[in-house]
Amino acid sequence: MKILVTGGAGFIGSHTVVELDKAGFEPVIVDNLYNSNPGVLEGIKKITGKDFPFYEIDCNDSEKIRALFEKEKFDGIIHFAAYKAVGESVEKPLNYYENNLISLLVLLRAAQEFKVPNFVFSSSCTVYGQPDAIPVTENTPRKPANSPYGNTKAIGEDIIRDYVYAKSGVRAISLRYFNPIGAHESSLIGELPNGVPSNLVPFITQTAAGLRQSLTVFGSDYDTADGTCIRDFIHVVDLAKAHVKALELLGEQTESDYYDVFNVGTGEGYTVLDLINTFEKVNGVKLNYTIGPRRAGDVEKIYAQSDKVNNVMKWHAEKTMADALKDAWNWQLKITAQQ
Ligand SMILES: NC(=O)c1ccc[n+]([C@@H]2O[C@H](COP(=O)([O-])OP(=O)(O)OC[C@H]3O[C@@H](n4cnc5c(N)ncnc54)[C@H](O)[C@@H]3O)[C@@H](O)[C@H]2O)c1
Ligand SMILES: O=c1ccn([C@@H]2O[C@H](COP(=O)(O)OP(=O)(O)O[C@H]3O[C@H](CO)[C@H](O)[C@H](O)[C@H]3O)[C@@H](O)[C@H]2O)c(=O)[nH]1
Repeated sequence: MKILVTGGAGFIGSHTVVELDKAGFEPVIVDNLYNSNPGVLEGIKKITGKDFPFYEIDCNDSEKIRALFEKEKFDGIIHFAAYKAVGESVEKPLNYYENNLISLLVLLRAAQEFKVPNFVFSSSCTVYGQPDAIPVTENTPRKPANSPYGNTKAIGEDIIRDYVYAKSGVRAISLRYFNPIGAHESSLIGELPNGVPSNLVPFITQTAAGLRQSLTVFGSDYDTADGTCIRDFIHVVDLAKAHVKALELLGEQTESDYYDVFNVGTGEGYTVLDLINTFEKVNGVKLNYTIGPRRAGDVEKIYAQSDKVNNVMKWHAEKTMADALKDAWNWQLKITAQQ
Protein backbone atom coordinates (compact mmCIF):
# COMPACT_ATOMS: atom_id res chain seq x y z
CA MET A 1 0.00 0.00 0.00
CA LYS A 2 1.57 3.23 -1.18
CA ILE A 3 0.77 6.23 1.02
CA LEU A 4 1.31 9.87 0.13
CA VAL A 5 2.47 11.72 3.25
CA THR A 6 2.17 15.47 2.70
CA GLY A 7 4.23 17.42 5.23
CA GLY A 8 6.19 14.19 5.72
CA ALA A 9 9.39 16.07 6.58
CA GLY A 10 7.63 17.87 9.44
CA PHE A 11 7.42 16.95 13.11
CA ILE A 12 4.44 14.55 13.15
CA GLY A 13 4.81 13.55 9.49
CA SER A 14 8.40 12.32 9.87
CA HIS A 15 7.52 10.12 12.85
CA THR A 16 4.52 8.80 10.93
CA VAL A 17 6.68 7.86 7.94
CA VAL A 18 8.76 5.68 10.29
CA GLU A 19 5.67 3.98 11.75
CA LEU A 20 4.14 3.45 8.29
CA ASP A 21 7.29 1.67 7.20
CA LYS A 22 7.26 -0.50 10.33
CA ALA A 23 3.66 -1.50 9.58
CA GLY A 24 4.48 -2.48 5.99
CA PHE A 25 3.17 0.59 4.14
CA GLU A 26 5.25 2.37 1.47
CA PRO A 27 5.42 6.09 2.29
CA VAL A 28 6.05 8.74 -0.36
CA ILE A 29 6.96 12.12 1.12
CA VAL A 30 5.87 15.50 -0.22
CA ASP A 31 7.02 18.66 1.57
CA ASN A 32 7.98 22.16 0.46
CA LEU A 33 10.41 22.39 3.44
CA TYR A 34 8.73 25.59 4.65
CA ASN A 35 9.01 24.37 8.26
CA SER A 36 11.47 21.51 7.89
CA ASN A 37 14.82 20.67 6.32
CA PRO A 38 16.46 17.89 4.30
CA GLY A 39 18.23 16.63 7.45
CA VAL A 40 14.90 15.10 8.51
CA LEU A 41 15.02 12.82 5.47
CA GLU A 42 18.50 11.68 6.52
CA GLY A 43 17.16 10.89 10.00
CA ILE A 44 14.31 8.83 8.54
CA LYS A 45 16.81 6.98 6.34
CA LYS A 46 19.04 6.13 9.31
CA ILE A 47 16.13 4.81 11.36
CA THR A 48 14.47 2.75 8.63
CA GLY A 49 17.45 1.90 6.44
CA LYS A 50 15.31 3.02 3.49
CA ASP A 51 15.35 5.97 1.15
CA PHE A 52 11.69 6.77 0.57
CA PRO A 53 10.74 8.85 -2.46
CA PHE A 54 10.76 12.56 -1.60
CA TYR A 55 9.24 15.33 -3.71
CA GLU A 56 9.86 18.97 -2.85
CA ILE A 57 6.45 20.17 -3.99
CA ASP A 58 4.04 22.77 -2.69
CA CYS A 59 0.67 21.09 -2.18
CA ASN A 60 -1.06 24.20 -3.50
CA ASP A 61 0.51 23.55 -6.89
CA SER A 62 -2.26 21.56 -8.53
CA GLU A 63 -0.30 20.83 -11.71
CA LYS A 64 2.66 19.33 -9.86
CA ILE A 65 0.33 17.38 -7.58
CA ARG A 66 -1.59 15.99 -10.57
CA ALA A 67 1.69 14.99 -12.24
CA LEU A 68 2.74 13.25 -9.02
CA PHE A 69 -0.55 11.33 -8.79
CA GLU A 70 -0.16 10.30 -12.41
CA LYS A 71 3.33 8.96 -11.73
CA GLU A 72 2.78 7.28 -8.35
CA LYS A 73 -0.32 5.17 -7.84
CA PHE A 74 -1.33 5.97 -4.28
CA ASP A 75 -3.60 3.81 -2.10
CA GLY A 76 -3.96 6.45 0.58
CA ILE A 77 -3.10 10.00 1.62
CA ILE A 78 -2.19 11.41 5.01
CA HIS A 79 -2.42 15.17 4.76
CA PHE A 80 -0.20 16.88 7.35
CA ALA A 81 1.04 19.81 5.25
CA ALA A 82 -0.21 23.06 6.78
CA TYR A 83 0.88 26.15 8.66
CA LYS A 84 0.29 25.77 12.40
CA ALA A 85 1.35 28.87 14.35
CA VAL A 86 -1.80 30.10 16.06
CA GLY A 87 -0.52 33.64 16.81
CA GLU A 88 0.85 34.17 13.31
CA SER A 89 -2.49 33.07 11.87
CA VAL A 90 -4.18 35.98 13.64
CA GLU A 91 -1.75 38.40 11.99
CA LYS A 92 -1.74 36.77 8.55
CA PRO A 93 -5.11 35.05 8.19
CA LEU A 94 -5.05 34.90 4.39
CA ASN A 95 -1.76 33.00 4.40
CA TYR A 96 -3.37 30.41 6.65
CA TYR A 97 -6.63 30.11 4.74
CA GLU A 98 -4.71 29.91 1.48
CA ASN A 99 -2.08 27.39 2.51
CA ASN A 100 -4.25 25.15 4.67
CA LEU A 101 -7.40 25.10 2.56
CA ILE A 102 -6.18 25.34 -1.04
CA SER A 103 -3.77 22.45 -0.44
CA LEU A 104 -6.65 20.41 0.97
CA LEU A 105 -8.83 21.11 -2.07
CA VAL A 106 -6.01 20.28 -4.46
CA LEU A 107 -5.42 16.93 -2.75
CA LEU A 108 -9.10 16.02 -2.51
CA ARG A 109 -9.56 16.75 -6.23
CA ALA A 110 -6.53 14.62 -7.08
CA ALA A 111 -7.75 11.79 -4.79
CA GLN A 112 -11.08 11.74 -6.62
CA GLU A 113 -9.60 12.01 -10.10
CA PHE A 114 -6.96 9.33 -9.52
CA LYS A 115 -9.24 7.12 -7.41
CA VAL A 116 -7.24 7.11 -4.20
CA PRO A 117 -9.73 5.58 -1.74
CA ASN A 118 -8.35 6.58 1.69
CA PHE A 119 -7.69 9.99 3.21
CA VAL A 120 -6.51 10.94 6.72
CA PHE A 121 -6.63 14.58 7.80
CA SER A 122 -4.62 16.31 10.55
CA SER A 123 -7.23 18.10 12.58
CA SER A 124 -6.83 19.49 16.06
CA CYS A 125 -8.49 19.73 19.45
CA THR A 126 -8.52 23.45 18.69
CA VAL A 127 -11.90 22.81 16.96
CA TYR A 128 -13.50 22.46 20.44
CA GLY A 129 -12.43 25.97 21.50
CA GLN A 130 -12.89 26.26 25.28
CA PRO A 131 -15.35 23.43 25.87
CA ASP A 132 -18.09 23.73 28.51
CA ALA A 133 -17.06 20.41 30.04
CA ILE A 134 -13.85 18.35 29.99
CA PRO A 135 -12.71 15.81 28.98
CA VAL A 136 -14.05 16.31 25.46
CA THR A 137 -15.61 13.51 23.45
CA GLU A 138 -16.08 13.59 19.68
CA ASN A 139 -19.69 14.63 20.38
CA THR A 140 -18.65 17.70 22.34
CA PRO A 141 -19.94 20.57 20.20
CA ARG A 142 -17.31 22.41 18.21
CA LYS A 143 -17.06 26.07 19.19
CA PRO A 144 -16.28 28.97 16.88
CA ALA A 145 -12.54 28.88 16.37
CA ASN A 146 -10.28 31.09 18.47
CA SER A 147 -7.95 31.76 15.56
CA PRO A 148 -7.83 31.62 11.76
CA TYR A 149 -5.58 28.56 12.15
CA GLY A 150 -8.24 26.81 14.22
CA ASN A 151 -10.85 27.84 11.68
CA THR A 152 -8.87 26.19 8.86
CA LYS A 153 -9.13 22.92 10.79
CA ALA A 154 -12.88 23.25 11.39
CA ILE A 155 -13.52 24.23 7.76
CA GLY A 156 -11.17 21.47 6.61
CA GLU A 157 -13.19 18.86 8.52
CA ASP A 158 -16.43 20.18 7.01
CA ILE A 159 -15.05 20.15 3.48
CA ILE A 160 -13.93 16.54 3.86
CA ARG A 161 -17.27 15.42 5.35
CA ASP A 162 -19.25 17.04 2.50
CA TYR A 163 -16.87 15.61 -0.09
CA VAL A 164 -17.12 12.05 1.29
CA TYR A 165 -20.93 12.21 1.53
CA ALA A 166 -21.12 13.48 -2.06
CA LYS A 167 -19.93 9.99 -3.14
CA SER A 168 -16.48 11.11 -4.15
CA GLY A 169 -15.31 7.51 -3.77
CA VAL A 170 -12.92 8.57 -1.02
CA ARG A 171 -13.29 7.44 2.61
CA ALA A 172 -11.83 9.72 5.24
CA ILE A 173 -10.92 10.14 8.89
CA SER A 174 -10.13 13.39 10.66
CA LEU A 175 -7.82 12.91 13.63
CA ARG A 176 -8.16 15.62 16.26
CA TYR A 177 -4.70 15.72 17.79
CA PHE A 178 -4.18 17.04 21.27
CA ASN A 179 -0.65 18.30 22.10
CA PRO A 180 2.06 16.18 20.47
CA ILE A 181 5.48 16.38 22.14
CA GLY A 182 8.69 14.33 22.26
CA ALA A 183 10.89 12.79 19.63
CA HIS A 184 11.87 9.41 18.24
CA GLU A 185 13.77 7.38 20.86
CA SER A 186 16.76 7.16 18.50
CA SER A 187 17.12 10.98 18.65
CA LEU A 188 17.46 10.90 14.85
CA ILE A 189 14.24 12.84 14.26
CA GLY A 190 12.34 15.24 16.52
CA GLU A 191 10.79 18.68 16.63
CA LEU A 192 12.87 21.35 14.93
CA PRO A 193 10.69 24.20 13.70
CA ASN A 194 12.33 26.89 11.59
CA GLY A 195 12.76 30.14 13.56
CA VAL A 196 11.49 30.80 17.09
CA PRO A 197 9.26 27.95 18.28
CA SER A 198 5.71 28.89 19.14
CA ASN A 199 4.98 25.51 20.78
CA LEU A 200 5.86 24.88 24.41
CA VAL A 201 8.24 21.92 24.37
CA PRO A 202 10.68 23.00 21.64
CA PHE A 203 10.86 26.38 23.39
CA ILE A 204 11.66 24.60 26.66
CA THR A 205 14.37 22.37 25.19
CA GLN A 206 15.97 25.26 23.29
CA THR A 207 15.98 27.34 26.49
CA ALA A 208 17.47 24.53 28.58
CA ALA A 209 20.13 24.10 25.89
CA GLY A 210 21.05 27.79 26.18
CA LEU A 211 19.81 28.74 22.71
CA ARG A 212 17.10 30.96 24.22
CA GLN A 213 17.37 33.00 27.38
CA SER A 214 14.15 32.20 29.17
CA LEU A 215 10.76 30.62 28.69
CA THR A 216 7.72 32.73 29.40
CA VAL A 217 4.83 30.79 30.93
CA PHE A 218 1.77 32.41 29.44
CA GLY A 219 -0.52 33.13 32.39
CA SER A 220 -0.74 31.81 35.96
CA ASP A 221 -4.19 33.11 36.82
CA TYR A 222 -6.27 30.44 35.09
CA ASP A 223 -8.82 28.43 37.01
CA THR A 224 -6.57 25.38 37.43
CA ALA A 225 -4.64 23.87 40.38
CA ASP A 226 -1.52 25.99 39.81
CA GLY A 227 -3.05 28.69 37.61
CA THR A 228 -1.44 27.55 34.33
CA CYS A 229 -3.25 26.02 31.35
CA ILE A 230 -4.08 22.33 31.15
CA ARG A 231 -3.28 20.28 28.04
CA ASP A 232 -3.26 16.64 26.98
CA PHE A 233 0.37 16.03 26.00
CA ILE A 234 0.78 13.01 23.75
CA HIS A 235 4.05 11.39 22.66
CA VAL A 236 4.56 12.01 18.93
CA VAL A 237 5.37 8.34 18.30
CA ASP A 238 2.06 7.29 19.84
CA LEU A 239 0.33 9.88 17.65
CA ALA A 240 2.19 8.58 14.59
CA LYS A 241 0.91 5.07 15.33
CA ALA A 242 -2.67 6.36 15.36
CA HIS A 243 -2.25 7.19 11.65
CA VAL A 244 -1.40 3.58 10.88
CA LYS A 245 -4.50 2.49 12.78
CA ALA A 246 -6.59 5.05 10.90
CA LEU A 247 -5.43 3.70 7.53
CA GLU A 248 -6.16 0.15 8.69
CA LEU A 249 -9.64 1.17 9.81
CA LEU A 250 -10.32 2.89 6.49
CA GLY A 251 -9.20 -0.27 4.69
CA GLU A 252 -11.76 -2.33 6.63
CA GLN A 253 -14.71 -0.19 5.53
CA THR A 254 -17.15 -1.61 3.02
CA GLU A 255 -19.10 1.63 2.49
CA SER A 256 -17.41 4.05 0.11
CA ASP A 257 -18.85 7.07 1.96
CA TYR A 258 -17.31 6.37 5.38
CA TYR A 259 -16.25 9.48 7.31
CA ASP A 260 -15.45 9.76 11.00
CA VAL A 261 -13.55 11.88 13.52
CA PHE A 262 -11.39 10.68 16.41
CA ASN A 263 -9.76 12.42 19.34
CA VAL A 264 -6.14 11.37 19.67
CA GLY A 265 -4.94 12.16 23.17
CA THR A 266 -3.87 10.31 26.29
CA GLY A 267 -7.01 11.12 28.26
CA GLU A 268 -4.98 12.91 30.94
CA GLY A 269 -4.53 16.62 31.46
CA TYR A 270 -1.43 18.28 32.92
CA THR A 271 -0.68 21.91 33.57
CA VAL A 272 2.16 23.79 31.92
CA LEU A 273 3.95 23.89 35.29
CA ASP A 274 3.46 20.12 35.74
CA LEU A 275 5.19 19.68 32.42
CA ILE A 276 8.06 22.03 33.32
CA ASN A 277 8.58 20.29 36.68
CA THR A 278 8.59 16.88 35.02
CA PHE A 279 11.05 18.11 32.39
CA GLU A 280 13.44 19.32 35.10
CA LYS A 281 13.08 16.17 37.16
CA VAL A 282 13.49 13.50 34.50
CA ASN A 283 16.34 15.27 32.77
CA GLY A 284 18.14 16.66 35.83
CA VAL A 285 18.28 20.17 34.34
CA LYS A 286 17.10 23.52 35.60
CA LEU A 287 14.91 25.57 33.30
CA ASN A 288 15.08 29.33 33.25
CA TYR A 289 11.48 30.57 33.12
CA THR A 290 9.32 33.48 34.19
CA ILE A 291 5.59 33.88 34.50
CA GLY A 292 4.17 36.29 31.96
CA PRO A 293 0.73 37.45 30.85
CA ARG A 294 -1.78 35.21 29.16
CA ARG A 295 -1.33 34.56 25.43
CA ALA A 296 -4.26 35.73 23.33
CA GLY A 297 -6.39 32.89 22.05
CA ASP A 298 -5.21 30.26 24.55
CA VAL A 299 -7.81 27.83 25.84
CA GLU A 300 -7.74 27.45 29.64
CA LYS A 301 -8.05 23.69 29.90
CA ILE A 302 -8.71 20.79 27.60
CA TYR A 303 -7.96 17.11 27.48
CA ALA A 304 -9.35 14.17 25.54
CA GLN A 305 -11.78 11.49 26.37
CA SER A 306 -10.16 8.76 24.32
CA ASP A 307 -12.68 5.89 24.55
CA LYS A 308 -13.58 6.07 20.86
CA VAL A 309 -10.03 5.81 19.55
CA ASN A 310 -9.27 3.14 22.18
CA ASN A 311 -12.28 1.00 21.31
CA VAL A 312 -12.81 1.53 17.59
CA MET A 313 -9.21 1.87 16.41
CA LYS A 314 -7.71 -0.28 19.17
CA TRP A 315 -5.18 2.48 19.72
CA HIS A 316 -3.84 3.37 23.16
CA ALA A 317 -1.18 5.82 24.24
CA GLU A 318 1.79 3.73 25.35
CA LYS A 319 4.23 6.41 26.42
CA THR A 320 4.08 8.90 29.28
CA MET A 321 4.70 12.63 29.39
CA ALA A 322 7.99 11.85 31.19
CA ASP A 323 9.06 9.55 28.31
CA ALA A 324 8.27 12.31 25.83
CA LEU A 325 10.21 14.92 27.77
CA LYS A 326 13.26 12.65 28.02
CA ASP A 327 13.13 11.97 24.29
CA ALA A 328 12.67 15.66 23.48
CA TRP A 329 15.71 16.57 25.59
CA ASN A 330 17.92 13.83 24.10
CA TRP A 331 16.97 15.06 20.64
CA GLN A 332 17.79 18.64 21.59
CA LEU A 333 21.19 17.59 22.99
CA LYS A 334 21.95 15.74 19.78
CA ILE A 335 21.10 18.61 17.44
CA THR A 336 22.79 21.19 19.65
CA ALA A 337 25.99 19.12 19.53
CA GLN A 338 25.77 19.06 15.72
CA GLN A 339 25.35 22.82 15.36
N1 LIG B 1 2.00 20.06 16.43
C1 LIG B 1 0.80 20.28 16.94
O1 LIG B 1 0.68 20.71 18.09
C2 LIG B 1 -0.42 19.97 16.15
C3 LIG B 1 -1.64 19.77 16.83
C4 LIG B 1 -2.80 19.55 16.10
C5 LIG B 1 -2.76 19.49 14.70
N2 LIG B 1 -1.57 19.67 14.07
C6 LIG B 1 -1.54 19.59 12.61
O2 LIG B 1 -0.73 18.48 12.23
C7 LIG B 1 -0.07 18.75 11.00
C8 LIG B 1 1.43 18.54 11.17
O3 LIG B 1 1.88 19.36 12.22
P1 LIG B 1 3.42 19.37 12.65
O4 LIG B 1 3.45 19.70 14.09
O5 LIG B 1 4.10 18.16 12.17
O6 LIG B 1 3.90 20.64 11.84
P2 LIG B 1 5.22 20.88 10.98
O7 LIG B 1 5.23 22.31 10.62
O8 LIG B 1 6.39 20.30 11.67
O9 LIG B 1 4.92 19.98 9.68
C9 LIG B 1 4.17 20.45 8.59
C10 LIG B 1 5.02 20.23 7.35
O10 LIG B 1 4.26 20.63 6.21
C11 LIG B 1 5.10 21.36 5.34
N3 LIG B 1 4.23 22.24 4.56
C12 LIG B 1 3.51 23.30 5.00
N4 LIG B 1 2.79 23.82 3.98
C13 LIG B 1 3.06 23.06 2.89
C14 LIG B 1 2.62 23.08 1.54
N5 LIG B 1 1.78 24.01 1.09
N6 LIG B 1 3.11 22.15 0.69
C15 LIG B 1 3.99 21.21 1.10
N7 LIG B 1 4.44 21.14 2.37
C16 LIG B 1 3.98 22.05 3.25
C17 LIG B 1 6.11 22.07 6.23
O11 LIG B 1 7.31 22.37 5.57
C18 LIG B 1 6.30 21.04 7.35
O12 LIG B 1 7.40 20.19 7.08
C19 LIG B 1 -0.49 20.17 10.63
O13 LIG B 1 -1.59 20.09 9.76
C20 LIG B 1 -0.90 20.78 11.95
O14 LIG B 1 -1.81 21.82 11.79
C21 LIG B 1 -0.41 19.89 14.76
O1 LIG C 1 6.41 29.75 25.12
C1 LIG C 1 5.36 29.19 25.50
C2 LIG C 1 4.59 28.37 24.62
C3 LIG C 1 3.43 27.83 25.12
N1 LIG C 1 3.04 28.04 26.40
C4 LIG C 1 1.80 27.43 26.91
O2 LIG C 1 1.87 26.03 26.70
C5 LIG C 1 0.60 25.50 26.38
C6 LIG C 1 0.71 24.73 25.07
O3 LIG C 1 0.97 25.67 24.03
P1 LIG C 1 1.38 25.23 22.54
O4 LIG C 1 1.60 26.46 21.75
O5 LIG C 1 2.48 24.23 22.58
O6 LIG C 1 0.11 24.44 22.01
P2 LIG C 1 -1.45 24.88 22.03
O7 LIG C 1 -2.09 24.20 23.16
O8 LIG C 1 -1.59 26.33 21.85
O9 LIG C 1 -1.90 24.12 20.70
C7 LIG C 1 -2.55 24.72 19.62
O10 LIG C 1 -1.72 24.81 18.53
C8 LIG C 1 -1.14 23.61 18.07
C9 LIG C 1 -0.33 23.89 16.83
O11 LIG C 1 0.66 24.83 17.09
C10 LIG C 1 -2.20 22.56 17.79
O12 LIG C 1 -2.92 22.79 16.63
C11 LIG C 1 -3.13 22.44 18.95
O13 LIG C 1 -4.16 21.52 18.69
C12 LIG C 1 -3.71 23.80 19.26
O14 LIG C 1 -4.61 23.74 20.36
C13 LIG C 1 -0.35 26.70 26.32
O15 LIG C 1 -1.01 26.82 27.54
C14 LIG C 1 0.58 27.89 26.14
O16 LIG C 1 0.10 29.08 26.72
C15 LIG C 1 3.79 28.81 27.26
O17 LIG C 1 3.42 29.00 28.41
N2 LIG C 1 4.92 29.38 26.77
